[in-house]
Amino acid sequence: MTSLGTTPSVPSVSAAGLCLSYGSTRALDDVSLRLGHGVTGLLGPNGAGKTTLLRVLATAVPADRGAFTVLGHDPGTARGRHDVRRALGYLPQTPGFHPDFTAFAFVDYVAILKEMTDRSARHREVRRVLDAVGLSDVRGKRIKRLSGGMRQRVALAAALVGDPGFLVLDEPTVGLDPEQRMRFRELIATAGEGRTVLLSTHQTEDVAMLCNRVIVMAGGRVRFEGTPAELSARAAGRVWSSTQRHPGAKAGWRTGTGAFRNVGDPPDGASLVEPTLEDGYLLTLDASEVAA
Ligand SMILES: Nc1ncnc2c1ncn2[C@@H]1O[C@H](COP(=O)(O)OP(=O)(O)OP(=O)(O)O)[C@@H](O)[C@H]1O
Repeated sequence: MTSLGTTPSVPSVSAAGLCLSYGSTRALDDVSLRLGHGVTGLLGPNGAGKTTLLRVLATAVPADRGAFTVLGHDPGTARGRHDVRRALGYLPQTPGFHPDFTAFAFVDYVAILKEMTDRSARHREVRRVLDAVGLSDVRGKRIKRLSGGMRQRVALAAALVGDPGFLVLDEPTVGLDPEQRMRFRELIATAGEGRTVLLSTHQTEDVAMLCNRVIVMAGGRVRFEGTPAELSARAAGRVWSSTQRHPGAKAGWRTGTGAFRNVGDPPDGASLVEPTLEDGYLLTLDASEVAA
């Protein structure tokens, strides 16, 4: 049994010492992690290495060094790579839709790539996943006629086809309006029941609302791995309110009330306030990364 919230004792996905460089840029610098059932949020500033990590775990690019397993399969061998791909659903940052495809035809095409050869069973599965993301009514519509939120749901349906045990979602809520984002969060939460989901996002609200674990990356390295509550707790006693931005604060901004919220090492007598997950996240970063 896999426990939610604590380090998974029997991880579905386990990686050790992953490294990948693009020229002199170390996109992944000795990344190790363990993922269990439920939704793990992957947070980090631009260029942290999130997309690179997801692409490696999705076997889209090989790491220079290190190893990982997905649901017991080792992608270091041709057979293992094949098995990982069959066990995987991947929603990339920019899904490669053909805009003239209908939603049904696109998901069916992905199902064919996943080697579902029995046509009627495959079509049943395509209808199932389109229904699961609430797109049954528009399955015959061309993708170019769908809204951004609906397109993202088509991409999620394609990732869900074949009921994969490991779902990799690269910034799936980017560009969605608040209502669509909320709907998408519900879908991801449902998808996380009984499977392993790794979700890259810039939205700390995504993590606070739907993740049972969180990993923070920066500069190609893992800076934090734990529960959202543990990340928030890092900021306990390190967030305070003042009438001016405190010069020594790592981050500080004027809030809607006109007061400044400061995150860092508070001065004596500071007026401490309740920390959030975002405060804890900011404290895992260097000052230059916070400003980025
Ligand atoms: N194909 C590539 N060629 C050269 N450099 C790359 C390539 N892909 C990524 N990089 C570099 O590797 C580093 C990590 O990039 P990556 O896209 O993984 O970060 P990220 O955390 O996903 O960023 P973002 O949040 O902006 O998407 C960055 O410095 C980036 O410029």
